[in-house]
Amino acid sequence: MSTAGVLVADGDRPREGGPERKEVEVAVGVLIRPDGAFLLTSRPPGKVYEGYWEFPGGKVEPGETVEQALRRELQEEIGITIGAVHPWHVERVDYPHALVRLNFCKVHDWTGTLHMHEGQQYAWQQLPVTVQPVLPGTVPVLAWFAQERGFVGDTYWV
Ligand SMILES: Nc1nc2c([nH]c(=O)n2[C@H]2C[C@H](O)[C@@H](COP(=O)(O)OP(=O)(O)OP(=O)(O)O)O2)c(=O)[nH]1
Repeated sequence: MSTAGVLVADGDRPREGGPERKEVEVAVGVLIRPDGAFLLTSRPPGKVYEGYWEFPGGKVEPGETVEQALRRELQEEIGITIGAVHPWHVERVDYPHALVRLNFCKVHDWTGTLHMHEGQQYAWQQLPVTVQPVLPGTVPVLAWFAQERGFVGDTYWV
């Protein structure tokens, strides 16, 4: 469901933080291999929506740009040093736990070997993806890929 530019996730559950809650800025990295596969990771144990699949990233700290936050998060979470960052789409999501502003950035170049430092799982995927469930705020990315790639399947996952 999408309302006035905000995707409402789990709308039947109460919202935390009241009507004045602040938007949380998030930097998200869409790593893409030369063969077009993209990297999904599972949310680590102990976090909200544990086990749901998403793109790696995290909250922007005070004083950081989205790009700086993305470099830091990808180093911390999955152990790689990223090259050029290409802003792609911005999406706002109203979750029960927070209102977030997701800055999805494409990344084609990185160095280092993937190491999941927070107990996540990872999977290189193409459409349709074979991992589930996908985080509500992440599902639109699959639609953007589908549009970009001319994917015509019935569903984005199997
Ligand atoms: N990383 C990431 N976060 C996403 C995606 N889609 C989506 O809705 N989100 C939401 C989930 C969370 O509410 C928020 C990211 O916050 P987080 O809690 O994972 O960030 P963090 O790693 O900085 O967490 P912490 O240090 O506070 O534990 O963005 C996505 O594809 N990737």
